[in-house]
Amino acid sequence: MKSARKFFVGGNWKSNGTISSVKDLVFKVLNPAPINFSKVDVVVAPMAIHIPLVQSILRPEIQIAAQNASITGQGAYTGEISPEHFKDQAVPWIILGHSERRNFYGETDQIVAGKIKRTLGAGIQVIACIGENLKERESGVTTEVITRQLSAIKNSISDWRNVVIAYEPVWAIGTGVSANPNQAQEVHAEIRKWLHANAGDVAAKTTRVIYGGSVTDANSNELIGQPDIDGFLVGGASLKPGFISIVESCA
Ligand SMILES: O=C(COP(=O)(O)O)NO
Repeated sequence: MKSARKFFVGGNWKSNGTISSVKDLVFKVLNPAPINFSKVDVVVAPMAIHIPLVQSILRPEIQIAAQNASITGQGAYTGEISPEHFKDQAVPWIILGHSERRNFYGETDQIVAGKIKRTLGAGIQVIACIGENLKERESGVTTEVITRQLSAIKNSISDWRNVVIAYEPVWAIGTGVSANPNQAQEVHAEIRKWLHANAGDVAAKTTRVIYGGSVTDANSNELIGQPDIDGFLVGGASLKPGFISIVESCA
């Protein structure tokens, strides 16, 4: 039952922003926004380099996520930032398994599972991304892909209350072509069915399943009206004032 789940909206800023633009987004868009936080959890994901700055100026009701973390702990891993380091920096969420990391940086299901295990073990909550590409959608194997990706991470998760699943069809990310409400609802219902069969009744009722892929203030109202869509993981539109309208469509 959808009412058992609080809405959740994430803003994935990706590799975007400068000190000046980050300050503008926080001071002019996020901090003044009239958000009903009793209805919706809001999390923004700056670039790692900007997290301390955002922590120092962002209103406390909005939480912060990192966009990735290493599968290794601290040590001789040049350039890596471990979940333990984000924990030390008081970062409460990390986005893992994003398709851009899977496609551009070779993150396999197994690597994503290892990162989720380490991140949850460090006491940080996870936004776990899954989604099929255009070829898989057109071949009619979306369910098989989603099931494979969920099965790969299942053993990394002991407490599903610390996980939000983001269904992000790769063919909708950054294209301006969102999945339509029926397409999105169909996959969200499959994910909820998988949760019920594999993660238990509590997870099936409480784990949020959010949609990502060209969400804007023009389509968020129709999407959020679907019974198994619990919110959004917003990319490009999270860098603009319209992000607040997307959040308000959930509250
Ligand atoms: O990748 C996305 C979605 O990006 P867009 O909203 O720009 O399609 N979220 O993590």
